[in-house]
Amino acid sequence: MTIRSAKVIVCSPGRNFVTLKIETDAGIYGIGDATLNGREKAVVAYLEEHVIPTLIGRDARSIEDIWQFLYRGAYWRRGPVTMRAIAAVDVALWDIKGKALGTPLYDLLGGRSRDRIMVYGHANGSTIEETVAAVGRYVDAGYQAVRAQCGVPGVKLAYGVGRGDLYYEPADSQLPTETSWSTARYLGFIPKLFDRLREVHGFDVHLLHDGHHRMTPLEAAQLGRSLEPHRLFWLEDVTPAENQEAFRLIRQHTVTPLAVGEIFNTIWDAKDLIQHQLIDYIRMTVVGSGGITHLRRVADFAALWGVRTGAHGATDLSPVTMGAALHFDSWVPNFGIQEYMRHSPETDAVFPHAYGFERGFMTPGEAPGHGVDIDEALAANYPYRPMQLPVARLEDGTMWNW
Ligand SMILES: O=C(O)C(=O)C[C@H](O)[C@H](O)CO
Ligand SMILES: [Mg+2]
Repeated sequence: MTIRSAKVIVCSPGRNFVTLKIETDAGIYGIGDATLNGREKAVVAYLEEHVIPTLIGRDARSIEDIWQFLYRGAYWRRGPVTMRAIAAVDVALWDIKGKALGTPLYDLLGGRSRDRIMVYGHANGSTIEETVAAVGRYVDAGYQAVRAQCGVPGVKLAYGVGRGDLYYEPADSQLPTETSWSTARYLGFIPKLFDRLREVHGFDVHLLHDGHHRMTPLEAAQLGRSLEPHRLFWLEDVTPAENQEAFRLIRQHTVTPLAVGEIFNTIWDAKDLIQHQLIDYIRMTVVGSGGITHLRRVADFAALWGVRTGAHGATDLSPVTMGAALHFDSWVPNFGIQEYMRHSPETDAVFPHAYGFERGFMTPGEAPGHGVDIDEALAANYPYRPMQLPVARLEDGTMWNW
């Protein structure tokens, strides 16, 4: 089965998505997600200029060889642009293989390890009481796990606080929105949020929180320790992880479970964190990490060290990634949880999908491949809109991590 053509489809049904469609001479096509929030066109160029011309004429069944060809063959390895382009090809080829064999992707990976996939939703508010109410709405909808973010008094535009209830989207402007940050104010405030959340909602719901790379390792250790009585499911991205060794200090001071990895691209970003058991959950995703072919290696390595998966699932990961992730989650033995930020109705219409949600759990569906398609005619109604992620500065103007 030979790859006959491939094309990139860029559309913006509420937000931007980059989708790769690979067609074969057998009349079967597959699609993969290549979206990189705020840097979409870099991946488009990478695919169109450097990847697609090399795919034509290859055997679409040779997923592993094509992966190795794109990874090793580029000479320049790793990075978000390269690995998203590889992921798009990889996921499209798994989709083709599933369709050709008439079987869902999870079956190709080794079959289902669970009946349904626990997901967590995003609750946020500009005050503690708003966040408490937002968590309550998720609990009422059947969620067993909820991420709670809150506006911090004195901090302009705190991370994670959306303008609507359901569709949080941080890439909100053609040029980056400037936000301000004070870790001191945040550290003094967040324990009060979780005091109140546990007071109102008790301990039957799993609570999660995202620090979004803002703290130093010592500050992260302090936060983790102060939240121990609240028994969080996880505390995420407490400090930047370029230096994996930084997590050792945090780990030595707190037993609050730690999650990291939504911006990682290969196993090399996570190797030390995993093998020294410095984290509990690895947040790497299908789209960010070279597709199914690489992510399953990461998951198998993590399993050796008791680290579980907790894949990134924000709205900038298209329904194509969501579909592929749910098949992966169905199979992966060391599954932890899946993030689920629902897409807008416009996005759902452009990407018809077999996956479903019911009261806090998802299933990938039984369609062959990953079960997600793209309606190209509809997509054409939503042209690309340049958007960038915000930046953050400390109160004295110093650039910080958003
Ligand atoms: O979903 C999360 O945990 C995030 O941190 C979301 C990110 O801010 C988002 O994916 C950036 O594009
Ligand atoms: Mg995050």
